[in-house]
Amino acid sequence: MAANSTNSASNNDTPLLCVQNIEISRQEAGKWRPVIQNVSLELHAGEMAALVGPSGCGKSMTAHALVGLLETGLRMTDGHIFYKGEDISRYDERRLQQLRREEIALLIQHSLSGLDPIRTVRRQMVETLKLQARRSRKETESYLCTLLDQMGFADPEVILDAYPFELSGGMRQRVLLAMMLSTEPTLFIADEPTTALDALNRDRVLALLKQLQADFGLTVLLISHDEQSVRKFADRVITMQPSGMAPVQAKGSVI
Ligand SMILES: Nc1ncnc2c1ncn2[C@@H]1O[C@H](COP(=O)(O)OP(=O)(O)OP(=O)(O)O)[C@@H](O)[C@H]1O
Repeated sequence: MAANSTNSASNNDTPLLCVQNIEISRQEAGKWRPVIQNVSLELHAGEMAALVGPSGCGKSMTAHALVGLLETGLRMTDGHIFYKGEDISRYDERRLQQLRREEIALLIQHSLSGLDPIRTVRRQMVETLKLQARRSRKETESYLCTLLDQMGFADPEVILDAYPFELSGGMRQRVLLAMMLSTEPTLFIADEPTTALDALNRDRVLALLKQLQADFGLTVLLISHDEQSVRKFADRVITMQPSGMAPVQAKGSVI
């Protein structure tokens, strides 16, 4: 199952994120048995990388491990995860929560259920920003309208007043993306962020992430099985094999 590890785009900076030979195991009859092994990758500040690979190779599990959100019954049994040079794989839950709130946002796959059906988009988005307390109510509303506008909504005020059940799957996906980006994370990990979208909105969302990357130095890890569409936007494509990670491939190269 073990495989070789990736390296990063050639520069000498300390990577923002460095995953070193992680192994994730599940508990089976009282023993920990590896599900994925030897996963290594690096992300540099300000880049947009895509993590691609066949279904079941472990992309989502890796993403969850990065922010300490492995499902019950799964555990990281080997390796290290360094973020800004600190080994976050040794963090306790309190520090992981802080990391997720302030630094690393993970958009999980099939996360549309993450929106509360009985609260308006406005209430949920304002709630997400509440802990930051950096803006007045008026500034918050205007900021949210700008974000929704960037997400391609012609009338953001209407969206803010809507309940999730009044929106299509694609609209909810874009609202969720806006909500996650509203906290201005340093690193945004998006697991299949465009699955519910048509081609136009898929490209729009990926282009927006690209723009945020350029404008604010957002670092993005896009996880996708749709290599063709992410390749158009990613600076770098990292291919994950069922047995682990293959060497990093530069944009445009043949894998
Ligand atoms: N909770 C779990 N317990 C045990 N094994 C799991 C669990 N979740 C996933 N797996 C297994 O771990 C492996 C990796 O799954 P994962 O969902 O990370 O793959 P993926 O590359 O993201 O696939 P996809 O592109 O289909 O989302 C698969 O073999 C899967 O069956």
